Amino acid sequence: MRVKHVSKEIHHHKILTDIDFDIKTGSIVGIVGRNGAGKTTLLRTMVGILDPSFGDVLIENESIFRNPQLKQQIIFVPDSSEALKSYSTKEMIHLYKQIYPSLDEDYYLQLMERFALPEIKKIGNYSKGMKALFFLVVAFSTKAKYILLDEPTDGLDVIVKKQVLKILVEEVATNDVSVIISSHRLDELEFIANDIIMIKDGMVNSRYGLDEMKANYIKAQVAFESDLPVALKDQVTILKQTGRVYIILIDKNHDEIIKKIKLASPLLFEDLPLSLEDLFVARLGGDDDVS
Ligand SMILES: Nc1ncnc2c1ncn2[C@@H]1O[C@H](COP(=O)(O)OP(=O)(O)OP(=O)(O)O)[C@@H](O)[C@H]1O
Repeated sequence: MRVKHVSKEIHHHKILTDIDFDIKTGSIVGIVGRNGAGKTTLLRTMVGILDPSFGDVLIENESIFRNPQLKQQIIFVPDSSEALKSYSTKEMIHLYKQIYPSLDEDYYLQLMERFALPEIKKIGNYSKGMKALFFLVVAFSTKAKYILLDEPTDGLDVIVKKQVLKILVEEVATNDVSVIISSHRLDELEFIANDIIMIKDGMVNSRYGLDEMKANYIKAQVAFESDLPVALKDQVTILKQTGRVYIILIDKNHDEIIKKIKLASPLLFEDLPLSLEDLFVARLGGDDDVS
């Protein structure tokens, strides 16, 4: 799938600007960004619910807007599906079968049994966790190639969360689907995603393979007799300061900066494990505003 130079304006307000990336089959891609960055709008555009003001979304080089049958290859699971709560599970499957003719009912029943989900007359009577699992079951049963999920684990207990993450990883490994997840749960994404796309103010701020990210950034704890040398302050990102101890992120000129630190005779200088959250704060933090 290719998101090709997509911009979206709503009521003359620019929400997305020139978003451009591709999604490889068989991968899990995390879309992250601060509240209001444009993640949901991007997912809704990628699935064809919203038309882009400029740009296109392509599957195998064909526009999903000019060839609407391509939308059968994409399914979007929003963070709450309140509109469908008065349907029974059977009605839902019937409805989805109209939209996704490849929906595999045997696979659906298999997944329902696996997650101990009973058929029910009103989906609204499922608990929040059951609803989340049910919509994932439906999504995977459609056999769509691209599964777009908005905050799939929001509000779920730890056990259900683990079930959700497990099914995502298994589906990608066995059925060659791609899963695109918008989430604030950076710890979970770090655990399952291959790639992370960071969105800031409606634009792609950065994109990383998680392995590449870990190789390109160094997180360290340093302390000096007095303050952090001025020459270093401008060249590193300070993640945290407690008294004289700084937790810093070094993203470029690693060797040169490490040399400078050592020359300044630090009281303490040690590597720390880097998390996606550190990178999020370094790349997307800064001001306190939410758009
Ligand atoms: N229909 C709409 N009309 C006007 N503005 C909108 C509309 N939909 C979204 N926006 C605005 O677009 C911006 C991005 O919203 P969006 O919901 O895509 O962000 P998000 O990154 O998903 O946020 P969150 O993490 O809080 O869910 C926000 O400023 C929002 O107010």
